[in-house]
Amino acid sequence: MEEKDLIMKIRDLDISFKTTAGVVHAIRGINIDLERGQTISVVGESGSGKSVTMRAAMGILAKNATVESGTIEFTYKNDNGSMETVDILKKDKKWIRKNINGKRIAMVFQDPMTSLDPTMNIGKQIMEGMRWHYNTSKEEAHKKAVELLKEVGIEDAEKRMKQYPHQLSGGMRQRVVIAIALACDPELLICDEPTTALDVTIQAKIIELIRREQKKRGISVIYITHDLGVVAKVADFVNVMYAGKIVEKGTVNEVFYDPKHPYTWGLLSAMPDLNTDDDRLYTIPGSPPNLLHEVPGDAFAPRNKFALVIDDKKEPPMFKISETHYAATWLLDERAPKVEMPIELKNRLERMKKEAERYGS
Ligand SMILES: Nc1ncnc2c1ncn2[C@@H]1O[C@H](COP(=O)(O)OP(=O)(O)OP(=O)(O)O)[C@@H](O)[C@H]1O
Repeated sequence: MEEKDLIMKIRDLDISFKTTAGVVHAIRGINIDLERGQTISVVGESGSGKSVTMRAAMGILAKNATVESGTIEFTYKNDNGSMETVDILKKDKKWIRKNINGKRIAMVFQDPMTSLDPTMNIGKQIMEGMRWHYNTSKEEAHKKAVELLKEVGIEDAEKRMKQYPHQLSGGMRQRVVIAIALACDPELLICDEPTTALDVTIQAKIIELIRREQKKRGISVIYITHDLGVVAKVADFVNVMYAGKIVEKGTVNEVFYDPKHPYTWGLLSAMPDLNTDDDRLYTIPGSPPNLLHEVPGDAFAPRNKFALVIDDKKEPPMFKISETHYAATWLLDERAPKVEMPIELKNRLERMKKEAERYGS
């Protein structure tokens, strides 16, 4: 089989947090592949472990975190121009700060106001990374910052350089965050709910901007989101997370139009249908398990109306559906009863698929 050109390879990642209430087992064995130039997405409800996984990938885990096991291999072009692979989890904070954060992996967070420094003008914030990582001269960094502002769609760039975050609209602030993220020519961009805090009309523009920059620069992108509408527009590959595990993964087509895990059915049903004004078909009942306690069997079973007896006893393995599509549900075992996704969801997905084909997206 042809070797994939992986920029990031996460294997058996297992992370827990020490808290006053006990040990929270937040990430329970995760594998993720990211090919160079590809866009993948990590989706799941709040608390499923999306942010912790990405923080681990950036080497910025909280102090009370313990990596119980796993590797996060990152392959990048080093300062001598040759390709090098490191395990991010084995590198110390100082090395990560110098070589990874903002230089080779950059992040765009949900709320631009928290990622921007309110006391520093826009220009300085864009120039900072170039000055620190590459020793770029002031003049050169200034020139590049102005170009970047233009590139991300900000007019009057020279004037904006001297302004402060509060003088900009939410959409413009997120454009500035993207300019900062791109300033050091990263190879990987991690976007954590990059549009959630923004107006719907602005959301589409920001997504389009990220997509355009990705194509132009050939960078890889990881989107963390609970908005499946965004995922459908941007991602090549989707990882669905639940209670610290990946429970389904596949290409966007596979996970969106042929989902196999009842949790994915729930997420897709809970999505508001913007095109038909339909409300949510269904909301997943109950709440995720408390990860302070070990979860026996399938963590989703208590919320799953299709759960089988075995779900309470034994954790399902990842069943293979195609070369790229996998799901961890006992429903895929050959001995399981035949259970199809709810008919309303099936109809909705067929309608969405037709629309997507019609619009050529
Ligand atoms: N520093 C920490 N100390 C203790 N528990 C933590 C810490 N950081 C995260 N957790 C726990 O880890 C689990 C996963 O959290 P995470 O933030 O990754 O979820 P998420 O899927 O990104 O959710 P959201 O969509 O709300 O950001 C949660 O149970 C959370 O409470």
